Amino acid sequence: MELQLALDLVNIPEAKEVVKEVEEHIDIVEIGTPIIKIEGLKAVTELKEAFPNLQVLADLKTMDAAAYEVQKASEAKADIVTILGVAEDESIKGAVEEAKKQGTKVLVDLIAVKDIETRAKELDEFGVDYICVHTGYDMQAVGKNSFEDLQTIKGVVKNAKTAVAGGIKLDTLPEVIKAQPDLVIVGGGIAGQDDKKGVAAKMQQMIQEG
Ligand SMILES: O=C([C@H](O)CO)[C@H](O)[C@H](O)COP(=O)(O)O
Repeated sequence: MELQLALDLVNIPEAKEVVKEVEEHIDIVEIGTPIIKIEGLKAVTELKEAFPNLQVLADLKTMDAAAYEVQKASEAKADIVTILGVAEDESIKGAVEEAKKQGTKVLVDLIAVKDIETRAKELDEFGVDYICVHTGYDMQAVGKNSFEDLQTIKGVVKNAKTAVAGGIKLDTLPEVIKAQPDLVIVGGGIAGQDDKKGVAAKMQQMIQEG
């Protein structure tokens, strides 16, 4: 099980400061969708150059022109690129094919997918690398989480790694770990805390103890 830190509500210098603090306790750093929209793919390049030992995920949440966006994010030094599960099958297949060419990986975000079980099965057959259940900020605000959806995809996904994101904090991490995803994605649960290093270290320890 790996730990990914999601950085959303910061600029590039602030992102570097946060990662510097927690670097040794995380496996992947996510350059969140808002950062990429505001700062561009140079945020991915700068973070990879500053932290070459970490994998960097570009959270593009691609919906169309998938092969092109995967190509550009890979050229910007992303190790993993995200695409939306609600995108057309052709877009998902294009992303997978391009990622293979580039030597990068594709994570499919199931945000807003209604039939999680059916879509996860299909995506798994398309050869994506990760399938992620995700409760975004706007649904977290009305009290939703993805813990049940994680159990659902764990039951049907045979090849891809499974991932979970959306409002995970220290107190909810044990419930997530119980479902044994391959990747746990935490944003505000680390980046929004006063003692970021302490929380990341504790989360890493809990994940390693599995
Ligand atoms: O993908 C995300 C969200 O849609 C905003 O871009 C977040 O990175 C993801 O939800 C993880 O962050 P937290 O919910 O704060 O843990």
